[in-house]
Amino acid sequence: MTRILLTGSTGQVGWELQRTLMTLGEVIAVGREISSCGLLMDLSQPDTIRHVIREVQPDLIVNPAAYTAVDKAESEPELAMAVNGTAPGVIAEAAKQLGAGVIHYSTDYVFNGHQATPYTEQDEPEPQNIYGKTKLAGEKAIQAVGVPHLILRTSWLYGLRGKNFLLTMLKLAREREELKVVDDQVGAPTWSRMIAEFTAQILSQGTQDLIGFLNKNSGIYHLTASGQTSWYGFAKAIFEFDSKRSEHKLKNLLAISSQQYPTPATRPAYSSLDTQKISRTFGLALPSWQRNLELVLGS
Ligand SMILES: NC(=O)C1=CN([C@@H]2O[C@H](COP(=O)(O)OP(=O)(O)OC[C@H]3O[C@@H](n4cnc5c(N)ncnc54)[C@H](O)[C@@H]3O)[C@@H](O)[C@H]2O)C=CC1
Repeated sequence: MTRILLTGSTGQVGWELQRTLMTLGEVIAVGREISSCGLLMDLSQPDTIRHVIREVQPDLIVNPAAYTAVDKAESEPELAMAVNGTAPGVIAEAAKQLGAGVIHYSTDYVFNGHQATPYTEQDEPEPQNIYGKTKLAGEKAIQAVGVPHLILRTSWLYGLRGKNFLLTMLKLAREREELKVVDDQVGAPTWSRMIAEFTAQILSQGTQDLIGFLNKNSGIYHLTASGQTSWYGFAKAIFEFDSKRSEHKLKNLLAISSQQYPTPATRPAYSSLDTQKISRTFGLALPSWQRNLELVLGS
């Protein structure tokens, strides 16, 4: 049976992966807290990474864990780099020694946002903030090791668990009559469960020879819902689709510019990702972001 070591299982994607990966093998979930199997893996502590991988002897390591606080990363660059930039390389090294494969997640924030059409995997990254720089360093670290891997870049994740834009908007709509939301950053809101389901769907295509499959397909792939919108457009759709609309106090949703809502980290103005490569390679039909949202709010 395939042994799958999963990090970040308390996070948005990791939580969903715990369920979807179960169909592919035995999932051993580890994190910063001591797990039920007595293991602790803190990505800012390389020794704990090596120790856990040695103990578990996985066939596959799936790493959705990350330092994801985009604004806080500006004031904690060393910790963000340790978790997002250095740890993926340590994971990849340890996996290579064992003959295991790696699935890793990255972000649309590796791009500068100057384009007006979706970024492909060939486009040159140029991150505008510390978080994006550290995530790019993580991608490069994995690639440099040359372990069989998939790096899945996604964007604007949300779901009914964790800390995300959807839950913030739903909470604020019950508390406030007026909300101002940024309308000049464009991307693709993506449901965390969709990422986990497609990850499992891709891996299920390689169950006969997982390492051969990952070797053949190693590389970076863009994986998001299809279509694009602004944060304002996303907020508007959230309020329209919410089945509990009657509980909202909200009367006015106002579109503002990023200049009117300054944040410590600069965000790319445009970060839509072109998903043709992943759709073609693995035969995936990616749903629209609106379809994703309807499913989440209808559940
Ligand atoms: N949240 C978003 O909007 C986006 C996220 N991504 C990427 O997708 C992946 C999944 O993101 P989410 O599920 O939203 O993240 P999340 O913030 O919901 O969860 C992160 C997980 O990482 C774990 N973690 C953090 N620091 C750790 C450490 N030092 N040692 C061990 N575990 C640690 C946390 O405990 C948590 O389980 C990440 O690689 C992230 O960079 C990409 C684009 C957008």
